[in-house]
Amino acid sequence: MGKQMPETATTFLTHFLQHSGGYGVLDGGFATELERLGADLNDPLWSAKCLLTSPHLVRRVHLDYLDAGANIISTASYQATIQGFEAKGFSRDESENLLRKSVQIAIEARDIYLERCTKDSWDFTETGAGSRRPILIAASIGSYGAYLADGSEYSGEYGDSVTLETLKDFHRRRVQILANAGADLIAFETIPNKLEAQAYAELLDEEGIEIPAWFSFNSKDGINVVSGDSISDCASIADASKQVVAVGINCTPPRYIHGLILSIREVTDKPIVVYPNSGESYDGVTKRWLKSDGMIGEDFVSYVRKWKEAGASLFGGCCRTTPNTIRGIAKALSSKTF
Ligand SMILES: C[S+](C)CC[C@H](N)C(=O)O
Ligand SMILES: N[C@@H](CCS)C(=O)O
Ligand SMILES: [Zn+2]
Repeated sequence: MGKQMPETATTFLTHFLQHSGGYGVLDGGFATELERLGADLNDPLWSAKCLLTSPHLVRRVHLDYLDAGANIISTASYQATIQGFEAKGFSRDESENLLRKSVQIAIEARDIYLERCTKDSWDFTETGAGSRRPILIAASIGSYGAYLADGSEYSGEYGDSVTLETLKDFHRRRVQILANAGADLIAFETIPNKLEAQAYAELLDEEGIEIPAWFSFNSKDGINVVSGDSISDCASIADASKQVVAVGINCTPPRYIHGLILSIREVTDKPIVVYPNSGESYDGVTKRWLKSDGMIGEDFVSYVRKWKEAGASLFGGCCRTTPNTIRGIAKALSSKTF
């Protein structure tokens, strides 16, 4: 049995939401924004490659999202794994330091942003007294499928040889490092199946992780998570873990979000986080995005208020969404007519 979560951690997100008008604005697609700015992500490390080759670009993307109105930014560690760095010839120590570096860059960006706000006196809240809007850093953890670098976080089929223990062993050290690197919470993202959710829940407990986490699943039919496991079963695992302070959906076409919020709300009272992708689909072999039918891009901004009514309270974008998407979301949610 792990350590008890301190009270400050269990109420952490509730307090944050109270100070932010009842909702939080996440950032948008991180890797795909790096790509839009010129980074080449055709690599098994995908966006984590930029921690090596272009940390300045990583910092720029964080700043662009903060400028767009995000108050929760996630680190460039989605596909940063010790195993992935070691495969590139880095030592264990170097690999662990690269994980820490992803959090350091996000902290640096937050410091620069807040310093700028103080200078320009831009960003004081209405209640005033000089208090600035709180900004949280979420350490991103992509699934085992993300590490496989073949897009298999969109299938969740890991085969029979991958067990609960395999997944716990795979993620253990990375979770420990990111939890102690200065982030405010952990974002377990694009979780494709129930087994991996269970592995994360057990790891949080066994390792006595003291920062809170959210669990975010992905779906390609609006009913189940991508592996075919039921969203209710997956969300129930998140609900049962006291370290998990929010549960939701990311990297999923916008048209499925509303129904999935309703399904999640049936099994948990925890805050619901949603950050859909553009609606395009990913080809893991060519590492390219394919246009698909239905609502794409910034069109989904107009649905955000409906998603809030359905019970979600944290909103952002995933792959192929941009700072413009986040600007639109922030504007839609702050609008007085709401
Ligand atoms: C969320 S997917 C677009 C991330 C990239 C994938 N793991 C790959 O390496 O191809
Ligand atoms: N936080 C990651 C999620 C990819 S699905 C990113 O935006 O690149
Ligand atoms: Zn995504």
